[in-house]
Order: sequence, then C-alpha cells, then structure tokens
Amino acid sequence: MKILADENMPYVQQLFGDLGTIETVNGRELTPEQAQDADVLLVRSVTQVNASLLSLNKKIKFVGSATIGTDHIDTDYLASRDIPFSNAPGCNATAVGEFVFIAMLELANRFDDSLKSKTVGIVGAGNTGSAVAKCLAAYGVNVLLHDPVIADSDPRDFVSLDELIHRCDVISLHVPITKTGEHKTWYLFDEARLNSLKPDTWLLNCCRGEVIDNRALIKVKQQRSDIKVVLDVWEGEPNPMLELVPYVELATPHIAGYSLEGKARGTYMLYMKLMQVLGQEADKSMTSLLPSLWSEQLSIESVPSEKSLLQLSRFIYDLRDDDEQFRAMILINSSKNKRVNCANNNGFDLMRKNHKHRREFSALRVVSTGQSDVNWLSNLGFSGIGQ
Ligand SMILES: NC(=O)C1=CN([C@@H]2O[C@H](COP(=O)(O)OP(=O)(O)OC[C@H]3O[C@@H](n4cnc5c(N)ncnc54)[C@H](O)[C@@H]3O)[C@@H](O)[C@H]2O)C=CC1
Ligand SMILES: O=C(O)C(=O)[C@H](O)COP(=O)(O)O
Repeated sequence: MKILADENMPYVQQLFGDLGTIETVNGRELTPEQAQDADVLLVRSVTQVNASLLSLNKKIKFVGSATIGTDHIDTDYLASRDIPFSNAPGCNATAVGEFVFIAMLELANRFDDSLKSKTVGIVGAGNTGSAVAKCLAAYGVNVLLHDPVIADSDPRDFVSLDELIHRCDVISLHVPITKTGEHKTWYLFDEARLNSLKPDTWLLNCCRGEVIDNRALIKVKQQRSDIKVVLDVWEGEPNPMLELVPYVELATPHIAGYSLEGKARGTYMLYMKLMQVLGQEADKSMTSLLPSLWSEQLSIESVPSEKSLLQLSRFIYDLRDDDEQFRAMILINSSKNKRVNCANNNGFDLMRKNHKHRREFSALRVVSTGQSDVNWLSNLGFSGIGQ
C-alpha cells in the first residue's frame, strides 16, 4: 500500500509505517501525477483535494486531512467517487484556545491593561471557540458567545453579533470559512462591521483570513489606532498583504493550532479512521508518541497575578518569538519588493514548516507549595495542581 503524506505531518512513520510504503511531499505543490498511485492520501490545509488532483488516481482508498477546517477538500467529489474521507475535528482546539488566551494576556501586558476586567466575545462557539471560552472562564473573565447556527440546540446562552460587538471589549473569531448561505462567514467583518467596533476593542482572528476583509481592515486601522488586532490567519495566504502587518499587534503565520499535541492528535485521528476503513485493529497509542517537556514541573507559592500568569504561559509558549520572526520575514520580503511568491517560497510556508511545535499547558505540572487556592490553573489546562 502506498501512503502519500504531507511532509509537515509528524508521526506518520510511527503510526502508518506498518501499513505500507510512505512517501512525503510538499502539500502545497502536490501534483496529480504524484498523487496517481497513492492508496492513501494524508494532507493538511494547504492541499486542494478535488477532481483535478485525483483525476489520474483510480485506486485511492482513503483521504485524510489532519486539520479541523475542511475548506480545502471537495467533499462532494470524494463522496461521488465513494472515497472515504476524514478530517480531525477538534484535534488542535486546545492549541488554538491557549494561543488566543496567551495573546490576550500579551495585549493586556503591552497596554498596561487587565484582561480579567474585560468582557470577551467569541464568534463561533464550536471546538476552538469553546476552548478559548474555557481558558477565559477558568481565569474568571466574562464571556459572551455568538453562534446562530447552534443557538437553538445548544444549552449555552448566545447573543446576536450586534449585541456582542456592542458589549465586548475583546472579540475572537472561530468560524469556518463559508461563502454562501444564511450564515456565511466570508468577509463577516467587512468595513461597516469593523467600523462598528467599540473604541479600544481588541480583535483576534485565528480561524480563516477571509473572515475579515483585510483591505478594509487596513483602511479602518488607518483611521482608528484605538483598535488592536491580532492575526494568525490572513487573506490570500501564503501571501498576506504586507502593508497590513504594521497595523497588527501580534502577527503569526497560521500556527495557532501548532502544538505538538494538536499535530499528533490530528495524525492519530486519521490513523484510527484508516484502521476502521481497512477493518483492522488499531494497536498504537497517541501518548507514547509525545516526548516529555524539557521541564515538567514548576512550583508556585501563591495565586499568580496577571503578569505572573503571563510569565507562566510564556514558560510554555512565548508568542512574541513567532511575532518577531514573522515581522523579520515580512521585512526581508518587502525590501526585496517581491510580495508574490517570495512570501510563499522563503517566508510564510517556510516559517510554518520549520515551526518548533510548542506544548500545551497540560505538558507542565504546576505544584502549589502554599495555601492559596490555585485549582483554577487546572481548569486552565495545567497538570498536577494542588499536589
Ligand atoms: N489558526 C489555526 O491554526 C486554526 C484554524 N482553524 C479554523 O477555525 C475554524 C473553526 O474551528 P472549530 O471551532 O474547531 O470548528 P467547529 O466546527 O467546531 O466550530 C465552528 C463554529 O462556528 C459556527 N458558525 C458557523 N457560521 C457562523 C457564523 N456565521 N457566525 C457565528 N458562528 C458560526 C458553527 O456553528 C460552529 O459552532 C476551522 O474551520 C478552521 O478554519 C482551526 C484550527 C486551527
Ligand atoms: O486545523 C485547521 O483547520 C488549521 O487551520 C490547521 O491548524 C492549519 O495547519 P496546516 O494544515 O496548514 O498545517
């Protein structure tokens, strides 16, 4: 059996190695010729899987995407050919939740403000949005949810988007990208909506770039320096609008979901699904794949202040490093004046490929040596509190 896998998918050899021959490829540049003799195709978000890619392949048994989003997959086409498909719902939701939470702590620190005193609005209350809400609730931040698709069937309370914008100091976006339908999200934040943000709003986008009209965002930011923006995703990836970057407080190349646990979970979910499709027993476990954190335990004496919480979070992941590297990459590209392709070949994708996967909070055991109640840190995701 030939298994064709994206080169940026960890643990493929460990999980799929017994099943056949593995060939790894650059997912963004995968051709129909390369894909023609694959029995199993394992992709990430940068590969468009459609009739054009699979037209030469008459034997494919399974397509898997180790991602939450499926906007790169023509699922109707796969269904029309009875090709089993699976993505990995929720695989990196914790990674996104923690990334967003850390980004908010960074903003609070930068502007000498307090996250705890804010009201945060989550647009899209599925896996990633709920993961953000969980971190915020653990810390005691007031959260409002907007999700008209599930509002009638979900027991949580929801507000309209207008109410959320009106009441929230911070807004974080967690919707899939959809171009049609009553609840389409393409340019959900267009110029009018961006202009309707309250003074001093923080706006974070870690879902898909085109949920915000990036050209309009530049225009609005030119008039309104009070709005603070965090972008992990960009319209037109892998070639973001370079002129937008200076208006963004924290800028990263679509790596909010890049925790080691998140990536391992994505590959593992596809392994489990393939074994089911093949009717074989799955005998591998995910936990055995993950290495220990370089420091597994940290002792704290008292309830951390917001600044100490940021320090604790930076111990796991210092978002400023990725922001700095992203800006350096953009600077090189703009000085070469090669916006098209350069960001792809030398920048955006390269930075994603070489990204050293951070760990999730759960990899760190935090032990309380004092009397203070720090159990909420375990709700945030850390292990071993209070022992
Ligand atoms: N930056 C990154 O690294 C990552 C980005 N993503 C992106 O985030 C998206 C969301 O991921 P999940 O939360 O796991 O998906 P999910 O499917 O669990 O949740 C999405 C939620 O958005 C809601 N929704 C749909 N249209 C909406 C609208 N117009 N207004 C408000 N809510 C709406 C849905 O009802 C659903 O509850 C993915 O589709 C993917 O594009 C996901 C993982 C990592
Ligand atoms: O899961 C998703 O959806 C994402 O956006 C992924 O985290 C993106 O990662 P790649 O698949 O592009 O490596």
